[in-house]
Order: sequence, then structure tokens, then C-alpha cells
Amino acid sequence: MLEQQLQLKHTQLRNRLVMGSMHTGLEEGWHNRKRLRAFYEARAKGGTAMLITGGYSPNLRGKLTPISSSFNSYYDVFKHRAYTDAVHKHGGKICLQLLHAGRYAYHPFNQAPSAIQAPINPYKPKEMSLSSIKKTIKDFAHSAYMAEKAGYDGVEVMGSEGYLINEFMAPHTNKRKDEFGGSLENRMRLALEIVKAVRAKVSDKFLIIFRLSVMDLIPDGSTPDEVAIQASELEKAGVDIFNTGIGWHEARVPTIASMVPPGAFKEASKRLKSVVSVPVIAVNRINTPDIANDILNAGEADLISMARPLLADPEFFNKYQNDQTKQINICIGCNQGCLDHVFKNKRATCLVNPQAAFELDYPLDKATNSKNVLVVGAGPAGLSASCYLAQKGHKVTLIDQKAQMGGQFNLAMQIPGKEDFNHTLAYFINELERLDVAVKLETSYNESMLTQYDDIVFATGVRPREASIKCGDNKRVFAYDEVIRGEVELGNSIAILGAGGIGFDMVAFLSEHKSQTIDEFKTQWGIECEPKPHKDERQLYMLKRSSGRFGSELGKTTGWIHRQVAKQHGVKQIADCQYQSFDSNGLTITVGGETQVLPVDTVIACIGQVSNDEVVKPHAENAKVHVIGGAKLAAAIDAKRAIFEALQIARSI
Ligand SMILES: Cc1cc2nc3c(=O)[nH]c(=O)nc-3n(C[C@H](O)[C@H](O)[C@H](O)COP(=O)(O)O)c2cc1C
Ligand code: SF4
Repeated sequence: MLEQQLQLKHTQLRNRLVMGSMHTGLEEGWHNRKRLRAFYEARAKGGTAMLITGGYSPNLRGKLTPISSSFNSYYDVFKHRAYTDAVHKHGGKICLQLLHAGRYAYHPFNQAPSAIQAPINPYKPKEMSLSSIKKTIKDFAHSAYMAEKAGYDGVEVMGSEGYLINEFMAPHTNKRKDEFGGSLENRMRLALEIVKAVRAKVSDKFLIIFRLSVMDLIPDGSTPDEVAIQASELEKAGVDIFNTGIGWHEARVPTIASMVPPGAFKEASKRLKSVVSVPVIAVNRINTPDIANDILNAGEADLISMARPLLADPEFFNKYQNDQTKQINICIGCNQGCLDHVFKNKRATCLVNPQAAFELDYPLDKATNSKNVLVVGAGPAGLSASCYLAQKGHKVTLIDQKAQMGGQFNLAMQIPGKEDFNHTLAYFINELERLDVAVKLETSYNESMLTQYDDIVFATGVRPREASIKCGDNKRVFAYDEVIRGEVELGNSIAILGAGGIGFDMVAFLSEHKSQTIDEFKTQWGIECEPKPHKDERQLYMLKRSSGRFGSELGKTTGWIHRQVAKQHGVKQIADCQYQSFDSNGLTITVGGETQVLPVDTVIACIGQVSNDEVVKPHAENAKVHVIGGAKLAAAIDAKRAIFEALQIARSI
């Protein structure tokens, strides 16, 4: 069970929850040190047993980008003392991750075992010389030595996800002819020498965690038998804990996105555990206490890593232990606030918790003057605004015209791979009750309310934009929401108008299974098996007016998956097209001046949304009226912006 302690040599962990390594964007520069300290402190205070920092390079060449952080000087020791002290103050442990980016380093001085360019990096690496390898080993050891001086309880040596050490292990990237390439013994030499050098430089009580790539998910990666040998040799070299690594960054298999079933990679940790005698950490998409406990109780791992779930809720462990599991704000695996931000060089945060990594920027202090506040609309913006306002101590009433709360959450959770929005809605509904928000459903806003409340927050959301397409008596043009709610009958050949997030969601809705099992997920993506071909009864077309790549505005970490799913289902994509008319012959379109008729019997408009702002407009100038979310601006509205604006409005009232 998560609450069990774990004795590790000289260190005792107070429970089985580890915060997985996350580079937040606060690591760089002196100016963010207080923010990073607050970030770690909140997670340690929330009960997490051990935190692992984001990756720090042991030297200049191993930095992920030229401005990424390294850790090797007395200046770093001084700066990091603040982090380790803050965590220790709350009874937690903290380890520093040492990550040499190898050929993933995004600068022209990157190095790798062989000069083979990564498909996801424009910079071709230089082959490491023997002296450079020796220096890198020393640099790892020196950084670990300094980490102990900074008060860290250990280091995690990053040996997975396709970074330097992983590149040496795999024949895919290691074509060397010297003692660091060729045989398995040679390919794992770098990892072993790093662990031995670190062990020699640090005290006996200092932990060495090794993140070992159990599944590379690329051609010519390490085989399961090789991984078993790597693990047992690394254990002999001095590793105290193994963390599970899954998939290189260039692997075209989803490993952490929302469509990955929770606990999908527990098998990898189980395999690792069967070949070592030290504790093993299970990772990736373990987002609820139940999943964590299932893995621990089945003996598939000794510790559970949660990275994003602790962005979503820093109090995860305490809530679990205090029987307040329903109060946990669950990570939905969307990557929208966290990894997608990091890839844009923005600070990581969280869609469901915009205070994550912004603890000092967006505090929610108690209101000095408690007000009577009305929130209109119980979708993502209205639900979250009600909770934040009530947390501040305001008396909140939430109304909605509908008989059910949730708004767009109710649509989103019907999309395969987005079922976790269920958790978010359940969380808000529980919070409303806990915080004593008065909820009145099937209640419309009327003018008299303006005088009854001190402040009114309109969160009336959006409705689908209608397609302006000539279709005579052909009534088979539907909006995406009626399709998702199952209100209309669909044909076998369907044109989806629009190639944004909703268009791709519609592809998933029409062609994927809801709630895939782990085995179905693995066969879809060919994880350690042959991928299963899809049998689609429907032909889907995806059309867009603009030119360029489909889904270009989708997040960096998920856009490629949506495109891949569309490809797996044989979706025909046509860009640069004008919709002319739709009749019983099909949909007439013009592409590059040429007219053609697509033989479709149904058209689904996924062409954006318009604000439900009719009730707001008459009061736009009134100082006590506030508008948030899609009602304020329908373009590019999503739950991330809705919840963010809810927090900001609550802070201002
Ligand atoms: C914002 C962010 C930054 C990350 N940075 C690192 C990193 O520096 N080193 C690392 O090994 N993993 C990093 N990861 C991956 C996580 O450690 C973890 O493997 C992944 O998020 C899946 O686990 P989860 O489902 O518990 O989030 C990062 C993840 C996120 C979301
Ligand atoms: S942004 Fe999404 S994936 Fe990232 S931590 Fe928050 S809920 Fe999880």
C-alpha cells in the first residue's frame, strides 16, 4: 500500500510515493529559485516521500539547450541548499537527476556515441572521443559529489528515454568499434563506469537511483534479455533503486499521453523487479491511489512514481492518507499545461491546477471582505470559478440552465482517450459540496439577480459554429455536440469539416474504442508485438479550408499521435478546400480551383465555436459583472484557459 514505509540502507522513506523527475522551467537562473523552492516545498508538505528534481546536466555539452541548467559548482550547491532544506523541513527526501542529453541536446556542440542524428533534432552530434567519455564519467561523479554537499539524499542517473547513456546501450545509436561499442558488455560500459565513479565519490548513505530503459520502443534497441543483464550488472555496480524508463523521445508510440491506459507500463517494472533485488519504481500514467495500490499489492513494483499527478495536486498523498481521496485533483494526461509548455520554453504548469509551479505567483488568499457571488454556467470555467471563490471565503451560488453540471466536460469525456475528464468533473462536484456552494440547476439568469449579488461571474461557455453550406433538403449536416451526445444517426461515409482539436477528437470518437484495455492499446501501437490492422466500416474525410499540415496547432507532444490515429484509420485528409454544396450525390468541394464531389452521406461541422454571451452583453459595462472562458472569447477556448481565467477572476474578487 502507498502508505507503507520503505527502509533503504540508511534512509527511510515515509511512504511509497515518489515525485518523478520534472523539468519545470524554474531550474534556470537565480531569479526563479524561490519559486522552485515553493514548488518542491508544497509537494513535500503534501506528504510525498521522495522528490526527484528535473534533469541537470553534469557538464556543458550535456545540456538539453544552451540555457538549460547544469549542476557542478559551489554556486549550484549554495542555490540548491534552499531546495533540499525546504523538502527536509517537511520530512521528505529529495534526489537530483543527472541527465546528459547526448544527441537530443538542442545545440551544435552535442555529442553521442556515434555521429547519428536524432530524427527530432536538427543538430547532428559529434562522436564522443575516448577522452570525452572519460571526462563525462568524471563529471557525473563530480556532480553527484556536489549534490551530496547540497544536501541531496541521492542522485538519479538518467539512463533512459534516448539520452546519452541510453544511446550507448542501444545498437541503434552505438556503432562504435572501441571498448564502448559492439558487444553488450561494451555498450553498457559507460553506464557501469558512471555508477561506479559516483559510488566512489559519495558516502554510503547517499542513494543512487538509475532510470533504466526497459522498453526503448525503437528499432535496434536493447532486447529484454539485454535489459535484464544491464540491470543486474548495474545493481552490482552500486545502484540502490531502479526507476523504469519507457520509450525514447523519438519513438512513435504514445507513452504518457491521455490515450495511454493508466498503468499501461506496469509490466515493464514487474520485469525489472524480477531480475534485481533492490527496490523498483513503476512509472507513467499512474494517476490514482487505486492504480498505485494495485501495482504495489500485486508486487509489480516497490515504489510509485507520479510526476504530472503531483503537478495536478501537490497534496495527493495527504488527501489519500486522510481518507479524502475524492478531494484529489487527478491528472488527466493531457500534457497541455505541462510538457507542451516545456516544449515551447514556457514554465510547466497544469491544466487542472494553474497554481502548479506558480505557487508564489498566483496565491489564493482568504478574502478580507466575504461577498455574495453568483456564477452563471456550470461548465469548466464556472465550476472552477465557484470552487476558487468559495475557497477564498465568498458565499457562492452557481446556476445553470441545464439539469446537469459539466458543460463541455460532458462532451470531452465521451472522446476515447479523454475519459479522465470524468475525474475532473467528479472532483469539482465534490468540491462544490465540500465548500458549501449553493448549486441551482435548471435555473436561468434573470435581470433581478443583478441586484441580489455583489459580483456576478458569467461563464456561459460556447456553442458550435454552424456550417454555412448549401444543402437544400439534405439535413445530414450535424454539429459535433449532437454527434457526441448520440442524438443523430450517422452514415458510412462522413466528411468532418475542420482540422483542429475538435476535428481530431471526432476522428477518435468515430473510429476508436472507448476505454481501451492495456492489451488493446499495446496491439494498436505494436508494443512488443505486431500492430493489428484496423477494420473500419466507415470512410472518414477530414477537410480544412487552410493549407498546411493537419492539426498544426495541436500540442507538440500529442499532435503527432492524433495524426497517427487518423492515418491508422485511413482518414482521407484534404486541405485548401472550399465547401460548395451537399446533396444526395455527396459533398461538392473545390480544391485548387478544381471541383470534385466526395461521396459522403454525412457532414459533421467541427469548425469552431461561438460565445454564449447574449445574457452578458447588456451588462458588459457593469463593474460587478465579470466574464470568463468561452463566453469571453470563443476562439481557441479549452479547459486550460477556462480554469486559468477562473483562478484569476477569483483572485481579483
Ligand atoms: C513537465 C515535465 C518535465 C519532465 N522532465 C523530465 C526530466 O527532466 N527528466 C526525466 O527523466 N523525466 C522527465 N519527465 C518525465 C516524467 O518523469 C515522467 O516519466 C512522465 O511524466 C510520466 O509519468 P507521469 O504519468 O507520472 O507524469 C518530465 C515530465 C513532465 C510532465
Ligand atoms: S496539464 Fe494535463 S497532463 Fe499535465 S499535469 Fe495537468 S492534467 Fe496532467
